[in-house]
Amino acid sequence: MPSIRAPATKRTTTLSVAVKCRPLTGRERGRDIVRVHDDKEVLVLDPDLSKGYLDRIQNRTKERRYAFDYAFSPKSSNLDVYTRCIRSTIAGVVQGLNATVFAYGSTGSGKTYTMVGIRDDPGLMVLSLNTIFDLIQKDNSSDNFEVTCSYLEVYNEVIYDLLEKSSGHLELREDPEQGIIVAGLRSIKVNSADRILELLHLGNSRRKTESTEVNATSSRSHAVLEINVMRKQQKKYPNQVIRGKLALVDLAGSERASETNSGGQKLRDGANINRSLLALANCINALGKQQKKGLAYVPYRNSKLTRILKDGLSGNSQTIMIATISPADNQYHHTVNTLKYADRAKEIKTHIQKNIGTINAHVSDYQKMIDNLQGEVSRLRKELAEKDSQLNAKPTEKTSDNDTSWLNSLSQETSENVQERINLQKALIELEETNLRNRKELQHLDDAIARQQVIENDGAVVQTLQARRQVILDNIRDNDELDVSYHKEIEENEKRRCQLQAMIDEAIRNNGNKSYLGILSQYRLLGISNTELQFEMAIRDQIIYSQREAQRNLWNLLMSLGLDEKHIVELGAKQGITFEDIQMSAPFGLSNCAHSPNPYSERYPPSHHSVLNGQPSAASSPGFSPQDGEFSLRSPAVEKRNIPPGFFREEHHSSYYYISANQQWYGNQPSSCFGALHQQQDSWVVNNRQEVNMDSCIGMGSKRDASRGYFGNLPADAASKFKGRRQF
Ligand SMILES: Nc1ncnc2c1ncn2[C@@H]1O[C@H](COP(=O)(O)OP(=O)(O)OP(=O)(O)O)[C@@H](O)[C@H]1O
Repeated sequence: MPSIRAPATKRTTTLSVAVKCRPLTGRERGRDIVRVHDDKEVLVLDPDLSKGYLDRIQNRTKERRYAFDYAFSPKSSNLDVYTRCIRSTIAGVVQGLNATVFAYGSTGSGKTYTMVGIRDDPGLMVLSLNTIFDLIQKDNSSDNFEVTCSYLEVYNEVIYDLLEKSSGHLELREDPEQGIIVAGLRSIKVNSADRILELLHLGNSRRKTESTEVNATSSRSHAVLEINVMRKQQKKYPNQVIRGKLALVDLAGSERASETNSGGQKLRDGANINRSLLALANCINALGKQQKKGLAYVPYRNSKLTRILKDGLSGNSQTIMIATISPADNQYHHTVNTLKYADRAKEIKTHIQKNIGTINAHVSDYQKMIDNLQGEVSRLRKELAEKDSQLNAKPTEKTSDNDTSWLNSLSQETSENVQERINLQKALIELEETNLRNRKELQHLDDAIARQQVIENDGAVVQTLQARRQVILDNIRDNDELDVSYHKEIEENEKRRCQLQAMIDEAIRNNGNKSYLGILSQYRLLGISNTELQFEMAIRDQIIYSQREAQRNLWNLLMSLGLDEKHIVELGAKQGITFEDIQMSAPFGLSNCAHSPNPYSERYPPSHHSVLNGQPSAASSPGFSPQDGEFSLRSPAVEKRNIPPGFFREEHHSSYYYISANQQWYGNQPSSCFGALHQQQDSWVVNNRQEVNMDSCIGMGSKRDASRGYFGNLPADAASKFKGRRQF
C-alpha cells in the first residue's frame, strides 16, 4: 500500500548579513576610511582628503553609510562574529535544518581569514564544526548521529573534489528530492571535529592559490565545505531520519586585472572568478528585486557557483552572508561595491523546513504515479547507459591513435554542446513560466483597473493597481530581454552543433574505412537520441518534484478544510493511502495569528501574504492568485487583522496552483474577501464561482491532468511553445 509523509512546515526567513572589516595589513600604506558604529552601521569616508565640510553638507562627497544586521570593526575576532551571528544557526543543523554561511568580498578583504582563520583566531568553519560535535556530545536523547563531510572547489567553472588526491572534473545534477547535487563527490564519515579539521587542511593544501599584488595567498577558486548531520531516532519514531546540512563557502575574491598585476593564466583565472561572482551578484540583484517587485527571473544557471548556492540563496536554508571589506582608502570602490551587494542581499528571503524522512525513504513512499514516473526515469537511465556502452564499443577494424583521439575530443565537445543546450532550454522553460504568470497577472490587473474605474476614476485603488501594473510591465520587459539573450545563446549552440556534425560528415566522406564510418554515423545517431533521453529525464525529474509539492498542498488543503490529522489519516486509509510519520512541527509566526477566529489557523504554513515578524511581507497586497485567476486588493484593516494565510508554494517558480490567499475564517467556515464560501461537492465556491478545486490542488501533471504530458508543471501553451522549439 503506498504511503505518504506529512510535510514539515516551512518558515520564511530573511538572509542575515554581517559586515566584517579587517585591520590594515603590514603591506598596506593607505589611510583607514571605514568606521563601524553601534555594531550595525558601516560608514565609508571619502578617500579624497581634500573635500571639506562644505562638500559634505552639499552632498558632494563620496561618503557612504549602510546599516546591516551585524557589523564588526577590525578589533573583532572570528569568535566574536561566530558568537553573535552564526552559533544559533548551527544549533538548528543538529535539529534537521539546513544552513549556509558564505563570505563575499574583494580579493584580500579577509574571506579566507574569516572562514578558515589562523591558529590564534580560528575561523567560522572550525568554530562551527566544534559546535556541531559539542552539541552531539551533549545531546541526551537516545538518537544516533552520523556526520559526513565533503569539500569541493570550483576553479575556472570546473568542480574538483578537494578530498581526492587527483580529482577529475565533477558534474552537477539536479535531483528532485535533494536539489542540486555534485555527482561523484566524496562524502567522508567523521567522528570528531579534529578529523574534519584534518580533512579541511588537506583540502586547503590542494586548493588553487596564487600570490597576487593584492594578496600573497589569494584563493583562485570558490571552496564549499559541506557537513551533513543525520540523526536517527531510536525511540518514538524508530524509522525516522532527520538530516541537517551546513554549507560553509569561501568565495574567491573579485579583482581588477590592473590591481592584481597579473597576466596569462592568472588573468584568465581572474576573468573566470569575476564572471562567476558577477553571476552571483546578478542572482542577488534579481532576488532582492523579487522581494520588492514580485516575480523576477533569477539566472542561477549562468554559473556553477550560483547553481551550487541556489538553495542557500532562495531555497531551504537559513543563510548568513559575511561581507568582508578592507579599511584601506585605495580599496574604496571595492568596499562600496561589496556593501552595495550586501545591502541588496538583506532583502533575500529563504524558506526553511526540517528535513524529515524515513530510513526506507524510497519511491514507494509516494503515490503510484510518482512510482511510475520514477520507474520510467530508471528505464531511461538504463537505456542511456546501454547506448553509452554501445558508443564505447571497440570497432572491429583497428583505428589509428590519431583517429581515436580525434573521436574522443569530438565526443567530449559534442557532449558539452548537448549539456549546454539542455541547460539553456531548462532556463528558457523557467523564464517562460515566470513570464506566463506575469502576463496572466497583467491581464487580471487590466480587468481589475477597468472594473475599479467604473467606481472611482483615479482613486487610490486604481493608482495602486496601476503602480503594480507598471512593476509587472518592467518585469516582463526585463525577462523578454533575457529571453532574447538565451535564444541567441541557443543559436550559437546550434551553430556549433552543426559544425560538429559537418566535421563528422566530412570524415565520413574522406575516410574509406567502412567500419570506422559505421562508428561515426552510429555515434551521431546515438548522440541525438542521447540528448533526447537526457532531456526527458530532466523533465521527468521536474514532474516528480512537482508531484511531491502537490502532496504537500493536498495535505495543507485537507488541514485548511478543518480536518485534523486523525481525520486525514482516516480519509487517506479509505482511499488506500497511508499517512505516516505525522510530524507537523510547531507553527511558525503564531503570534501573528493569535486573534484568528479559526481554530485551525495554528496549523497554517506561513505565506508571502502573511505578516512576518510584525512586518508585512514585500509580496503582499495586492493579492493575485494565478490558480483561480483572481485578483484582489486587501484593505489595510484586513492586513492588520493577520488573517490566516492561504496555501501555496513558496518557491517563486511553478506556483500555478496556489489557493487564494485572501481567505478568512468565520466560525467553522472559510470565507473570502469576495463573500462567503460554501462547500459544493469537492470544491469551495464563492458566490457560485469556483474558488478552490481539489483537482487543481492535487497538482500539475496529475493523472486527471494528462494533457500536460511531459511538461508537468508548465501550462499547456508554454509546453507547446517549447515543444515547437525543441530541435537538437
Ligand atoms: N581580521 C584579520 N586580522 C588580521 N589579519 C587579517 C584579518 N583578515 C584578513 N587578514 C589578513 O589580510 C590578508 C588577506 O586576507 P585573506 O587571504 O583572508 O583575503 P581573501 O579575501 O580570502 O582574499 P582572496 O580573495 O584573494 O583569496 C591576509 O594576509 C590575512 O592574514
